[in-house]
Amino acid sequence: MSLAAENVSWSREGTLVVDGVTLRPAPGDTVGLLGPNGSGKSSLLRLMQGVAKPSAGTVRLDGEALSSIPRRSIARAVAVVSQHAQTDMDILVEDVVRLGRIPHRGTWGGDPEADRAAVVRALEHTGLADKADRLWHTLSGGERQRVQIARALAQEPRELLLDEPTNHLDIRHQLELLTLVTRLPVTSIVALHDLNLAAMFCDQLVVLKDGAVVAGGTPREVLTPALIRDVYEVDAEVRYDDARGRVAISFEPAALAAH
Ligand SMILES: Nc1ncnc2c1ncn2[C@@H]1O[C@H](COP(=O)(O)OP(=O)(O)OP(=O)(O)O)[C@@H](O)[C@H]1O
Repeated sequence: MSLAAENVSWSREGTLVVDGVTLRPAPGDTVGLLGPNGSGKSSLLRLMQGVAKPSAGTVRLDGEALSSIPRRSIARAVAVVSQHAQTDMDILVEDVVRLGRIPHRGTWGGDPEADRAAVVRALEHTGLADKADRLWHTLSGGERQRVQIARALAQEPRELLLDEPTNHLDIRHQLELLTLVTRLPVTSIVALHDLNLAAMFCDQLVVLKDGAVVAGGTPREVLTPALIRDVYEVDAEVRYDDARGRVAISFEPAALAAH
């Protein structure tokens, strides 16, 4: 068992932004959450991390309703990398990553040695070891994004929720980040805009449109020209690359579908 959404809906300011979504990732899978701007990906991720309560339906962690689990217990299992982490504080990179250890501190403090080792591992995994003592706000957008990933890794979660984690990253770091995520012994749900990255790295895809699931399955099952046209309103060519064992999608600049 892991983190699962069962028929969840959420109305924000009178608008239904998540509409009866069920999402049950298999343990260890990387699930890509696709859909156009405003289709409800971030909203669904907020419900699944327990920072917002669904208007209907239930999010469960190991079978128990998230709403009845203490925040600290949720944070020991579920780490989040959101889109717009910002701070103006003078805080060192290493200290941002160390924030990931907070859920592991008990009433009598944590295990300083385990905390230190987890922070070092997370910095190394994300290629940030040489930036540990830089001030966070002096980093580039992409480096900051990697620090957020490092913070989530230091949390040593079982479930990882990532909202467009490749934003700001150059192509090498996009590939490195998603390779890292797929190799971690965790279940990941990752909102993505890049369909080729989704095809390359995700075991399963779930596609949202107007808050509702319109398709789900393997990238090969889901990423068809018809689906892409229906959901994104663009024409696409989809090839199956036998050598690589994955679909590859190309778009034409003037491929806006007529509607
Ligand atoms: N605080 C809010 N109050 C009311 N409506 C909101 C709020 N935040 C988002 N929404 C609306 O909820 C809908 C879903 O937004 P959400 O951010 O979940 O979509 P998304 O798929 O993550 O989009 P994007 O790809 O642009 O990040 C949108 O119509 C948006 O305008």
